[in-house]
Amino acid sequence: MTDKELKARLPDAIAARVRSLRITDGKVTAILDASGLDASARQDVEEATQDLLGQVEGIEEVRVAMMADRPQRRIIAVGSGKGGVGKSTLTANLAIALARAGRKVGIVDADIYGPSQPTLLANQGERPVAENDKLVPVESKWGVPVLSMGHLVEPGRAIAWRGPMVGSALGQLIDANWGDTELLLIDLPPGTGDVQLTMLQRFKPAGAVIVSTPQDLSLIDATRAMQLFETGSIPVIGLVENMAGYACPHCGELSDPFGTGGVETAAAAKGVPFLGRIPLSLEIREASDAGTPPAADDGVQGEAFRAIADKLSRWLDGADA
Ligand SMILES: Nc1ncnc2c1ncn2[C@@H]1O[C@H](COP(=O)(O)OP(=O)(O)OP(=O)(O)O)[C@@H](O)[C@H]1O
Repeated sequence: MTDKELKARLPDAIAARVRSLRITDGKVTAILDASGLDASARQDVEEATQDLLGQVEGIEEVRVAMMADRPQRRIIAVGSGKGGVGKSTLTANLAIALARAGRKVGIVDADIYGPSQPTLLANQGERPVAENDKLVPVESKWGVPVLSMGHLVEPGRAIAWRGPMVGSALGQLIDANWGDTELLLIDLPPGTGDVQLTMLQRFKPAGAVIVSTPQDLSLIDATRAMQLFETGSIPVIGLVENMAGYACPHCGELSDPFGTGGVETAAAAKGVPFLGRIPLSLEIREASDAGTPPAADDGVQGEAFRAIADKLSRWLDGADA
């Protein structure tokens, strides 16, 4: 039997992926292109090839290697212990700052109960299309594609879903057609529930960034979020303090409505890096609500986000944050 005849035993969909196929003394070595396949589809193709070629008369052994064209996409989770601390704002601005620094970044808005990325990225009302059973992310004008439940469900509709449905929805957002995106930032829902667990178990993020405001109660929740990641052996890249220090827009006087420095102290106590502090600012809120995230230009409001994105970049490149 020749290599060509052997290849003809495979269905077209698999044969199209064959990069090389050799038979020597009854032993077959097949190298297949795995690009565009998620982990389970990859396994299916590998097993089908093993089975089909293994059934051919005279074949004693089949070895299959699945090759991907690009390094595996990395996932970074952005989490918080409680809602309203600015996790979505941070995710959007980090993604934009990283994209402006040349990285191919996408966002998955896993905040299934309160998706806010479509508003932040000014693409609400758009619908992702599906190609070959996979969702195609929605583009944003900031060069960051995004998939959010907010693009799939009518705005403002409360979603009363059970855990497994949430898990499968999240799976569709992450296993989407992300093309050449190298880095996915996942805007997690607050807390330590089903979505977070599914995320850790199925998608194994490379690391997690945790956002907290400086108040004690928020910090207790952030510590809980940190424990969740540690339990799942996901490295905590660091903590971010948001809404620290308020500059009065009229007189410029600085005040600390929620205190300041608490998150840095908590990070030191836990032995994790402190990534930076974002001031409480009316401009940040207004820009975010208007779909023009501060990190999209070189203005002062984006500075804190850019500095945190730099640290995240260094972590991604293998140095400590
Ligand atoms: N540094 C900041 N200064 C002023 N407003 C901010 C700041 N960070 C976030 N906000 C505002 O606070 C509100 C909550 O922020 P955001 O939606 O990012 O929080 P969240 O933690 O993702 O909340 P949830 O989990 O409930 O979706 C938004 O209106 C946002 O514009």
